[in-house]
Amino acid sequence: MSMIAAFYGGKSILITGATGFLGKVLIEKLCRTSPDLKVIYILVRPKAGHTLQQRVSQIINSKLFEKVREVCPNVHEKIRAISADLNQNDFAISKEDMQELLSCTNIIFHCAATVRFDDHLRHAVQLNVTATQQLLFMASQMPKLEAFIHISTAFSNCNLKHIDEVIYPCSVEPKKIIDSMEWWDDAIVDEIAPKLMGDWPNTYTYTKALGEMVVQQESGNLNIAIIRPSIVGATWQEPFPGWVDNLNGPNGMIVAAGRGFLRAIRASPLAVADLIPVDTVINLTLAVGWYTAVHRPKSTLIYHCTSGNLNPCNWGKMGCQVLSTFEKIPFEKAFRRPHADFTANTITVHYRNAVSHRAPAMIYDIYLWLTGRKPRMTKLMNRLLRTISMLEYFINRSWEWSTYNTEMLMSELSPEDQRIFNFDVRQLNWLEYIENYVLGVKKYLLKEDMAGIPEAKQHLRRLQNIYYLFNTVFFLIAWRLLIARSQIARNVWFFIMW
Ligand SMILES: CCCCCCCCCCCCCCCCCCCCCCCCCCCC(=O)SCCNC(=O)CCNC(=O)[C@H](O)C(C)(C)COP(=O)(O)OP(=O)(O)OC[C@H]1O[C@@H](n2cnc3c(N)ncnc32)[C@H](O)[C@@H]1OP(=O)(O)O
Ligand SMILES: NC(=O)C1=CN([C@@H]2O[C@H](COP(=O)(O)OP(=O)(O)OC[C@H]3O[C@@H](n4cnc5c(N)ncnc54)[C@H](OP(=O)(O)O)[C@@H]3O)[C@@H](O)[C@H]2O)C=CC1
Repeated sequence: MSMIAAFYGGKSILITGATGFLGKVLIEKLCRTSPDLKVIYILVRPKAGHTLQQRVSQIINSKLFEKVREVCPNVHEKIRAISADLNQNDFAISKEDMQELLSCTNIIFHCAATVRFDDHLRHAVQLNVTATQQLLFMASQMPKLEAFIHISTAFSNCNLKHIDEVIYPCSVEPKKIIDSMEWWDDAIVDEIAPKLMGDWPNTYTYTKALGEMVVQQESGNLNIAIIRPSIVGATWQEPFPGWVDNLNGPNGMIVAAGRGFLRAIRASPLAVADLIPVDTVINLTLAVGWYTAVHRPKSTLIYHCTSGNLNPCNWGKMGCQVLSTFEKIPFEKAFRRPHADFTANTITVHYRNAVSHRAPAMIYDIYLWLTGRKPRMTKLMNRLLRTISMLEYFINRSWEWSTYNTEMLMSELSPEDQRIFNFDVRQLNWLEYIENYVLGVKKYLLKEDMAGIPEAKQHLRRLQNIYYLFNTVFFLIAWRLLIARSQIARNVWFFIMW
């Protein structure tokens, strides 16, 4: 019998960020392994014309929840959506809902955050710091609360090279920043942001670091743990391999490379690609929830959920495997045949951006314009290059994260729990994982049918022929112009003909 699964039975669990990438996998696993849990409260805001209930139904009826619908047919009744906006005071939760949450909640998983790298500092502070502070305040009023699990990121201290499972202080106290945000106008925030952020590369990582400090300072008597995942990727095993549903991190790059837009990226092939499958993160999260509630460690424990020190893979190996998977499983509607490489220095990057990215986009836009359609490729390419520039920081460096607490927890689990809540990343076969990842991007993110693979391969052959034709015509024109202007070229030409 799994101790962890049994622990969540009969519990009332509060989840923030439940509609996000990690949140959905967390609810899925909870409902599948502990179908007898009492209720999962999820804090959701209405969005894009969808009511709360529509958003929940969308999740429950999705492919990800296929197994849950079998194991727990009354899953609709287990999930109780509570209207909330984490940017508002008291999260804009109604009095009755708040009362229920305060009196019933046993466990909190705080996943909500803004993960945009370029978010305005004010907004990133609001969601990643102030909302965390407010949730902790709510937690302090919950008599039945057993554990508060905060999801942070392994990159909250990316200004350091070696990172231990401790909280590192930021130079300015989060409380001071929260207070200042109330009276600083946007112009002041913009001016002061680079100074506050120092050597943090973006507002996301900086505010996640502040969020951790808030957790430490406001923990009071609460039973808290922090989980720091690195770059979270598609599912490895559960509920099925390769599930992914957003364009964040590597996903967007895989799409861009597979469709032939991405031709070159500035990355160090030997730098560690610290990817971690989302199901591994969720297994660790549930194990930490159990351990924190049952063993009640004296201090707040931090768990690194990373792969680099136990089973490293580098960007070179990952890139090669991604490209070789495209041979077997091509994406539909490719712009060019997938082929990309890593560049190292700034001059090459500028050259490749001009020749391999911008020029083909412009040529294609001219073709669209000439055929009476709206040019769109240059805009898309500019967006891609902007995204790449934001990711570059993370693919040109390596970090070392110690994983003592994570390994300690693994040794505390029964063999049954080690199997059901497996977070031992040493068992991960990277080549197999990446192949499933690319397949998952095709199936679940791009929603492409496997039956379309022969047509996609034929399209790539056509693109190859267009490429050869284009190069031949280009070469002939260039050579003709050269012969017309240069005596040496003429001599070479006559020599060849002779
Ligand atoms: C040895 C030699 C070997 C040779 C081999 C060569 C191999 C070559 C490469 C092959 C393939 C590559 C495979 C692997 C390499 C990949 C590298 C990946 C690096 C990953 C690093 C991640 C670091 C993460 C560190 C921290 C982790 C975390 O804690 S949190 C999660 C990370 N967060 C994010 O990823 C969010 C990042 N995103 C943003 O900040 C913003 O979206 C943005 C700033 C990038 C863009 O903002 P903008 O306002 O312009 O756009 P937005 O409003 O967001 O979207 C507008 C529309 O654009 C679409 N969109 C968004 N992102 C992408 C994208 N990446 N690709 C395509 N389209 C995208 C979006 O859907 C919107 O569309 P519409 O709704 O239709 O308008
Ligand atoms: N993905 C990754 O690679 C990594 C993620 N993490 C951490 O994991 C956690 C989850 O990330 P991930 O699932 O990828 O993020 P997503 O962007 O997929 O999800 C974010 C969640 O937060 C919710 N949210 C945002 N703003 C509000 C608001 N004002 N009120 C209520 N809810 C809100 C979103 O709701 P809505 O659907 O309404 O927008 C969504 O459910 C974060 O804390 C992140 O820092 C850490 C390391 C890596």
